[in-house]
Amino acid sequence: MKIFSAAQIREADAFTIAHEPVSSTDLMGRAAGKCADWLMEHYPPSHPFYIFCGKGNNGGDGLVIAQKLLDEGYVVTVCLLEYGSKASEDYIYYYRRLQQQYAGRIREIADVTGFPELPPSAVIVDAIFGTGLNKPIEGWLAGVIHKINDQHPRHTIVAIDMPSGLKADTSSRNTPVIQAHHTLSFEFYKLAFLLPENAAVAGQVHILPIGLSPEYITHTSTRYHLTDLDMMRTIYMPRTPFSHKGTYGHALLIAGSRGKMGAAVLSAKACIRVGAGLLSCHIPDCGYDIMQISEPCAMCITDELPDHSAHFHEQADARYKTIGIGPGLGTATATASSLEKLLATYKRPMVIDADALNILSVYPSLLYQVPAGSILTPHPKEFERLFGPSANDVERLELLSKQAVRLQLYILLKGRYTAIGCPDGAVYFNATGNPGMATGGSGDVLTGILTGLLAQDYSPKAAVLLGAWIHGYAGDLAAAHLSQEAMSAADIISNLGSAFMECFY
Ligand SMILES: NC(=O)C1=CN([C@@H]2O[C@H](COP(=O)(O)OP(=O)(O)OC[C@H]3O[C@@H](n4cnc5c(N)ncnc54)[C@H](OP(=O)(O)O)[C@@H]3O)[C@@H](O)[C@H]2O)[C@@H](O)CC1
Ligand SMILES: [K+]
Repeated sequence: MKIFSAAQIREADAFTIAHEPVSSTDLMGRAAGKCADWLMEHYPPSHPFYIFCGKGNNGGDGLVIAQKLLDEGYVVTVCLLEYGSKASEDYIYYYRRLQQQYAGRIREIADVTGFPELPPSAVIVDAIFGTGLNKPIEGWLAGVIHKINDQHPRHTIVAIDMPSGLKADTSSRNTPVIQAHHTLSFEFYKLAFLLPENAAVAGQVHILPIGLSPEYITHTSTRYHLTDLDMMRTIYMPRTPFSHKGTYGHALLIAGSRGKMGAAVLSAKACIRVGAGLLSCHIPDCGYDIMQISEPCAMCITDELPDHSAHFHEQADARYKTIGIGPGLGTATATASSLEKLLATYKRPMVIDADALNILSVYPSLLYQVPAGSILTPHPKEFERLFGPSANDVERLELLSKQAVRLQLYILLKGRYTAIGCPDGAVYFNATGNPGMATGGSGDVLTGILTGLLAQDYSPKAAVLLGAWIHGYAGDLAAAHLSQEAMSAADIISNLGSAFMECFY
């Protein structure tokens, strides 16, 4: 799914009005009508509604919702915020209609003292500002935002299109924003919903289709995308009859050190579970029995050193379709030096994670030696070590995209919505996964998955998009069976099979 900017959403709106054709008043009626239907589906008439409206089209949506709920017998109080701006035309249209029938349900608020006392089980609808927010919210309007947020624990807050105060495409850090339980957003995710810094504001996001022009959507390009199952089905490559293990590639995994062999084992298991034809693991001598017993499907090459690896560059040749390096590897100087030599000779796209990334952040010039098309998988701290700090999440995404272009790499920044920067500047957010995956070993599993997919001749872009998706999907299945608390990284691996079955069979 494409993620459009606020300006593009306005264009989509105008394009739809001109080409469907539909009047803007009717489009608002259609969009807000969907919100009213959602609200009635989720809250019976025993819930009194308080609908707060600004004076633009977001407020107009609020007026349509009020009319529909009142027509259905709901108890509704409409609170119009009188902050002096000129009302939009569609707002005026729906205001007149509401005024004619339900004048007694309308209140004007021009000061925070006008904020109503809310009865138990009230539902607050936030229709103050949407994508038209054009300056910081100040004065008594900020006071109203804070008052609504004060109700958060007692009353449900549902934001229309966007939580008021949230900017669609830029950072809203340290500004007043509604903290909604639910956000009913039209047609698309907004970039703001996917940023960790906004975790507290949008609540559960529900995308309501409102029939914006498919032609506009298809032909308009964007930097940001959210992955979905349809996209994955175009990427997935079923195995073919008459194939053999050679068809699916020989991967080399370089991982593990004394006390961290678990990371290597998790990566190896995941690599095999996504279908790599053959896997060899370069591990320190202390890990030999551990790996052989834990994963009989993997072959082992032991380093000359007992506790960490420093001679893997001697192994890494063209026999291997790809290499995954980093989980539990350690950052010893001899390991770093072996990585440097490996990067000087191995030229196929590879997967670089964990301690291998930490080595790159100590020797940043090595970043330029990483083969084009390789996949880096930093978590936010590793990302910062590699590329420096950012003032906010939007700046960090811009940095992600810029570095992916500069280095011609795929950079997968881990998070609730893992963001994948691509060499062409595009950024894909992964839609699967859950907080149960915030546990040691999850990243090692991802490295194994990505390595296994590259081994099978998925292009780096296909591997990184599908790998992030299937990793999160398996994590979601694990959480559904076991709870987010009880699941471990090993459970992600156990659910990879079901994930493939559900998504592609
Ligand atoms: N996508 C679609 O296709 C559809 C979209 N629709 C809806 O339209 C919404 C966008 O509507 P919009 O463009 O009228 O902007 P909106 O968010 O109502 O804000 C404008 C108002 O806010 C004011 N204002 C702004 N910032 C302020 C501040 N900090 N402090 C104080 N005032 C501030 C501004 O005042 P002004 O700057 O004019 O003085 C003006 O009064 C969109 O989110 C969705 O809900 C649907 O109806 C139909 C289909
Ligand atoms: K809103």
